[in-house]
Amino acid sequence: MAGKAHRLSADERDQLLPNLRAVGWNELDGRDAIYKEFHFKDFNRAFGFMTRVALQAEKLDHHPEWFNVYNKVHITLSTHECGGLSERDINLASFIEQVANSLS
Ligand SMILES: C[C@H](O)[C@H](O)[C@H]1CNC2=NC(N)=NC(=O)C2=N1
Repeated sequence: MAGKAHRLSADERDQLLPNLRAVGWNELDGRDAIYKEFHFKDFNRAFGFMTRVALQAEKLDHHPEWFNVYNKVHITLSTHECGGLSERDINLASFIEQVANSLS
């Protein structure tokens, strides 16, 4: 489920962000987005992670901004359509956590 693309309200953020903060996602300074750095055993696992996330991003039509070098993947999530965090980012972050946990 992609979720709505409206910018999250303060109440929605109070509800939805704590669980993601608890697993290492942080809100960026100066931009309404969340960010996390992932480290895998090797490039193969990192790229496999990216592949699985990419397929889901296509399915949701909601894509991460990311950087990869060897076993590291840095991900920023924000919704371009509303210029900030939406439910779609929360949903994609949750999926990303599932994939990362299955590879650890
Ligand atoms: C045209 C296409 O549906 C839109 O550009 C989608 C694609 N992926 C997207 N990804 C993200 N992160 N935000 C968007 O607003 C977005 N919009």
